[in-house]
Amino acid sequence: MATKYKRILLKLSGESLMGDREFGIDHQRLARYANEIKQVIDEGVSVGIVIGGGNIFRGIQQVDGAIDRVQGDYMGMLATMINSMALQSSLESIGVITRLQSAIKMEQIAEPFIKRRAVRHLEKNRVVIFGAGTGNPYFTTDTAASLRAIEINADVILKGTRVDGIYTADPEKDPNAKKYENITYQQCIDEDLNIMDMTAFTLCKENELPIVVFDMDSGGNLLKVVKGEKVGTLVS
Ligand SMILES: Nc1ncnc2c1ncn2[C@@H]1O[C@H](COP(=O)(O)OP(=O)(O)OP(=O)(O)O)[C@@H](O)[C@H]1O
Ligand SMILES: O=c1ccn([C@@H]2O[C@H](COP(=O)(O)O)[C@@H](O)[C@H]2O)c(=O)[nH]1
Repeated sequence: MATKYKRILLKLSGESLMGDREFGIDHQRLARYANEIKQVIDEGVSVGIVIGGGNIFRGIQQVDGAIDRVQGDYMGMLATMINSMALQSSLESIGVITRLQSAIKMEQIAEPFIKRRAVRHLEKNRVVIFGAGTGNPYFTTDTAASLRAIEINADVILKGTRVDGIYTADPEKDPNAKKYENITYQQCIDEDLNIMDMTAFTLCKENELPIVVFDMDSGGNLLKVVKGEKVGTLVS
């Protein structure tokens, strides 16, 4: 069966990478994600990836003022590099060819982000992992994912997370929240649905880039989404 999407930008949650741990990376979870990604590579899909840093550091979490916001945000961007390197190793250990590009120069460990180079890698069926977010403070990796998806001309952003779609309210806080099957960008913005940040929704809306939010922890889900099966919530 042909896949619905030929080129995807997969956004993975840093926080989900913790598994049942309180901090850092759960290696079984990491290996599981790598295997899920390999399944879609084997279908000939071109894959770019952005991974968050919430399992290690978020700039905004510094409430006592000990670390200023901009410094904290750079620390968060570095956290995404740690996750990106871990994912790169995990993918390579199962034979997936990857390249890591960073929005902040760190030549010993990653290529600098160069859009044309990224596209060339994708054309050669290499997975490209985009680290260090947008390279700018006051943003998030959701916005970085939207930006990179537009730049590489992806057909869709697939936000793999630990909830199975977008709800009327955060389902981890409100047991009465109801799931949307389909929703518009504007509705997400108007209803302030915090599954992604508003900058990311706005960027996707302006560029007509669809988003699918789905549960990455349910085995086989990524492949199902790529094949066009009804999984998660579609934002368009
Ligand atoms: N309306 C909503 N529908 C669904 N989930 C929501 C909603 N509002 C808030 N959330 C929360 O958004 C979270 C998104 O989690 P996720 O860990 O993917 O985000 P993230 O901040 O991008 O992660 P990280 O920074 O760790 O990479 C879900 O776990 C869920 O609890
Ligand atoms: O473009 C960006 C992306 C990220 N940051 C900082 O990194 C952390 C971790 O990213 P998450 O999206 O929250 O996982 C984020 O909280 C920011 O502090 C950034 O500054 N710019």
